[in-house]
Amino acid sequence: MVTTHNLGFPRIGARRELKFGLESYWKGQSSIAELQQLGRTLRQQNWADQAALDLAPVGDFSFYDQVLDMSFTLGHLPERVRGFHGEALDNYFRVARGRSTPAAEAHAACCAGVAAGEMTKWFDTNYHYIVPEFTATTEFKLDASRLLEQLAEAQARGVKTKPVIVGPVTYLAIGKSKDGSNRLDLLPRLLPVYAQLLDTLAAQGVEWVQIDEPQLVTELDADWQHAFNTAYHLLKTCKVKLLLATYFGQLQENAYLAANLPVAGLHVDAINDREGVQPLINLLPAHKVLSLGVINGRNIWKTDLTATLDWLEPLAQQLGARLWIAPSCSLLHVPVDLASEQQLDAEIQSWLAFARQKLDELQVLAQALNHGRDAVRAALDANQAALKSRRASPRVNQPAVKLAVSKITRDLGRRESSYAQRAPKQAALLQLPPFPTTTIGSFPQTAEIRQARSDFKAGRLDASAYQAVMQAEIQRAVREQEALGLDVLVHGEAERNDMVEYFGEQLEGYAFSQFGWVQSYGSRCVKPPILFGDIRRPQPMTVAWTRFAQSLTSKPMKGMLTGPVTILNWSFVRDDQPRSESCLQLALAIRQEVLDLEQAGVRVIQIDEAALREGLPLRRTQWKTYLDWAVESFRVSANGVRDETQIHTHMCYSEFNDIMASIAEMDADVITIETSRSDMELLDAFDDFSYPNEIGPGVYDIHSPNLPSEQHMVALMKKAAERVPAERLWVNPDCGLKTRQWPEVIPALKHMVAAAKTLRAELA
Ligand SMILES: CN1c2c(nc(N)[nH]c2=O)NC[C@@H]1CNc1ccc(C(=O)N[C@@H](CCC(=O)N[C@@H](CCC(=O)N[C@@H](CCC(=O)O)C(=O)O)C(=O)O)C(=O)O)cc1
Ligand SMILES: N[C@@H](CCS)C(=O)O
Ligand SMILES: [Zn+2]
Repeated sequence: MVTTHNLGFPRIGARRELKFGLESYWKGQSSIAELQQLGRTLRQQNWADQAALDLAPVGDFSFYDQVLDMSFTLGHLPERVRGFHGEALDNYFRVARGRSTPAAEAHAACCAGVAAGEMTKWFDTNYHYIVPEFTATTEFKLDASRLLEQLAEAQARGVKTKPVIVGPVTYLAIGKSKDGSNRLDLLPRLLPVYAQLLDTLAAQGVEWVQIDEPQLVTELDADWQHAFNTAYHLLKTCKVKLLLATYFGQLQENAYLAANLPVAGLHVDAINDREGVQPLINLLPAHKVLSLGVINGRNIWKTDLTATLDWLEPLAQQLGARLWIAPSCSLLHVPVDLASEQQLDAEIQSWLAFARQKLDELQVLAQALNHGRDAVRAALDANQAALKSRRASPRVNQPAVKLAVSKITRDLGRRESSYAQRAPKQAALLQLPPFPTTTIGSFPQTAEIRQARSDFKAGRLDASAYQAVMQAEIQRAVREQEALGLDVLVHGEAERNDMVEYFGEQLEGYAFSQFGWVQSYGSRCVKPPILFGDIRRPQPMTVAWTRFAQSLTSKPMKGMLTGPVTILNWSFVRDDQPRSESCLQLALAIRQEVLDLEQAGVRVIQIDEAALREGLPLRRTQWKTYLDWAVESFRVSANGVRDETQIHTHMCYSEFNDIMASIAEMDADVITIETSRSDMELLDAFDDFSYPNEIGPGVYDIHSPNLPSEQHMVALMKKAAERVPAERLWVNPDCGLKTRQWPEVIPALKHMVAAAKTLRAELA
């Protein structure tokens, strides 16, 4: 008999209950007891949803982030939050958010505010975790209370559980050394705490523990390979069975290592690495369980159950009871329930599966494997009918779009002239001062803006009233920027629910959900639009708003678009054609928008590629192929403009060094980037490569509630000027300001504009 299990379930709730509960608690509008109760309710709901599984996860629920949970379990708190006198959960939020909750304010005198932990992307997903901070003196001390509490809840409910933890090697690998020490030196100190944790779980009656080691799908040098051996040889004496879980990619050269670690079972991602499964079985010792992730945990299409069974049945014969099946990874990365959707086109809805539906699919597979396909004939037939309808749908395939992509030549992505030739033309037209100031696009998305959009969507506000509210917001943003004395203005993106979903809503070939929320970080969620068919832009998407904004000012107004690679990477995309093909289709649509903006007199156009770096394959050997089509897509979207039109791009992350050449090939006139937290170190990469165009190194860390001082920003820019000629530098924040409040933004930008003036006086 095959065993079914799940690696993790979304914890935000089908109606984002956790988001609202957290934000209410953070605002002091509800108590810690109410928040804890909400946590229990959500966990109970999640276990109810997973009742049919042989093993359901426990410990996957988190009030903010599972990596931060692991840090607390390991007693590994940043120095700056130790000795906090209030509730442990408040201290947890201090690390996550860098500020106190009202409840923790009682301790303001003894436990003042702290810097937030750094956030970064969880492998190649759009989920952000809080980065563990290591130094040579880092110590660990077990605190299993959270896990034991959740375990007891599950056991009381009669759930057949499998606690989930981040494995020790991945935990070290995804953290950062703060003092240049080698994180691997901490392994001997870390492993005894893991051993103690596993034995504590065993004492509570746990048989299996899922220990997540996605680091195994990346290229590992000898030291990290050795760390895997050391870790699991030490943990093998623990009294639980370990299911070592890998996901998001292929084991490749790590297959031998993974197969032979002394654990009871191995989970692999059979969506990303189906070809690797049979060779892995040949390597796997005969006593080990092999869990195959056969349902895609990263996308929302129905699984082809018949094809999956065609592939699985011989493996089931071969492995017998050693075969487990599951989604490929935690379902954290997909929305909760397709059944919530009331407005999705019925045909498209019939092609989809969210978390709850994916578990139903898993059940059908298990039934078919355990009792024969006839036991689930109706479900299999319905599944085949849905897939057939998707394949044959004329809405998916638009020959004219495919033809347009096939006609793309390299020249389409080339500017008329080199940067050196076009820069003086742009300067003459724009008449900007040295160290020009600008912002990245969005201004605060206030509760009023969100409410107006919600009312509009619900029919409580008509289109002209909605337009009036948005125009008033744009007017406010323009007035504020003029008062601040910024040089290149933005309209503020009030009308956008999200920088990707907004475009998805307007492009043909996209569908969008009402409740398809996925956690991005903490309480913040995104609703990735669903790219189901060939992409066409029926009409301009941003021109009217930009034209309106430009009409309010004589300063240059930046057109604001999201680039094709970012739209692709932050959407649920079709799996019936290569990503590169979908990306080029998006590139053609954005190109039309760029040309329409130019035609409307917009002289500066920013095309955000915030997710270009995140989309890099986890293995370096696959980088070139990705970068080739990603950069080409950007170039196609951006570079059809005249010399006089200035193209900006923005990337809000700081690890560029490895891909600098590709960034330069995009040939944007100006790139704005995150650098303030890294103290301008990032610019070393630009310096080494002699990045030829203009750069706006972000000087205002928008993720922090702290007010940046003028002196700090001047100092950062002076560091920048040591690496990049002053005449090619811009002054701007790190990223958009949508998550901040106006009272924070105004003083910060005042300081930024003052910093630019000082720089002009001293350096220009
Ligand atoms: C730059 N970032 C982005 C990423 N991915 C994206 N797809 N988009 C991004 O901008 N990845 C990396 C980072 C992640 N950063 C963020 C930052 C902020 C958010 C965020 O604030 N998300 C919002 C949801 C935004 C949204 O789509 N809002 C909608 C719906 C609003 C709503 O809930 N309305 C209510 C009623 C009104 C109310 O009571 O508030 C309703 O309809 O019931 C909109 O504006 O229309 C969030 O709230 O989490 C995400 C990622
Ligand atoms: N233009 C967007 C970019 C975010 S990465 C914004 O300002 O929010
Ligand atoms: Zn950004």
